[in-house]
Amino acid sequence: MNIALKAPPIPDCNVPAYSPSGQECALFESAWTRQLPLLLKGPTGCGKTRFVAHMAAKLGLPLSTVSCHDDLAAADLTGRYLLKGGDTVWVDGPLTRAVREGGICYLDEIVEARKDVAVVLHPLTDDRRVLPLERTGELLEAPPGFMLVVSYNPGYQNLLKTLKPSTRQRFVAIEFDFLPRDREIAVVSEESGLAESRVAPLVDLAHRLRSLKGHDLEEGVSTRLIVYCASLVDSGVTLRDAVLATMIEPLTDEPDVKAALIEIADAVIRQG
Ligand SMILES: Nc1ncnc2c1ncn2[C@@H]1O[C@H](COP(=O)(O)OP(=O)(O)OP(=O)(O)O)[C@@H](O)[C@H]1O
Repeated sequence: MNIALKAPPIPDCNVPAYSPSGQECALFESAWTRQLPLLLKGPTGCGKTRFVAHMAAKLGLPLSTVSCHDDLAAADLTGRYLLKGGDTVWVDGPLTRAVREGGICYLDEIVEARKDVAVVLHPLTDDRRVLPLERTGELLEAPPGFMLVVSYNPGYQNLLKTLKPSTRQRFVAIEFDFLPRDREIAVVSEESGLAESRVAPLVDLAHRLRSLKGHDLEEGVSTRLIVYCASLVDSGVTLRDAVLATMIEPLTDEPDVKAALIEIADAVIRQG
């Protein structure tokens, strides 16, 4: 069923800034209009969370974000009975709240969650669009505005932590990656306040370090870390100290790898 959904006009100043890398904004809006759930894949710190926040604000929808972890169970999303002043009261979890409100529920790093989470997501992510609450006996029908968005980082996957095809194939999926050089420079400059000419060597260094992913490093430098670095430099921290604290220390604890990264950083800083 296609119910015509229309986003209310939202003043731009209330929308978190997001620089698109392709057609993802149009795709998100179409998926929301057609009541389809969305899966975002991509490395840490490349803009997935910002994208969802941007789209939720643009569409004028409430957003509940949950960072999944290996202890997160279905009841953490749906809700549970709690003792309150001698009474036992049902308290909705973030997923139930989003279904009742007709908003967006964003489950970050969904592969980390416990297996029983998939059981509650399945009837919500096919054409039934229902959330059964066993404990209260309710069967909530998701209103047209409700949308489920999940994300994961394929780089962290291992055999024990993957999405089953029966779960993956319920979602429209978008692959994310870091922005091209000039766009990433513009975003980091915008986010940190540091001039683009001073951000450029930081982005070039990030590119060098990203090329080591899979060899010496599990993950490359995220856009988030470049923003941290540029923000520290903008606050007066020296370039080398800022690079060390944001683009090298968070990446590795291995002394040999660290020494190699510092050598690369020093070379890029000298050129910049
Ligand atoms: N396309 C973009 N437009 C605007 N800002 C961006 C963009 N990409 C990254 N950023 C910046 O990078 C930061 C980190 O991005 P974000 O938190 O969205 O990453 P993520 O992909 O959700 O990471 P994780 O998987 O670790 O949750 C943002 O707070 C923002 O400053």
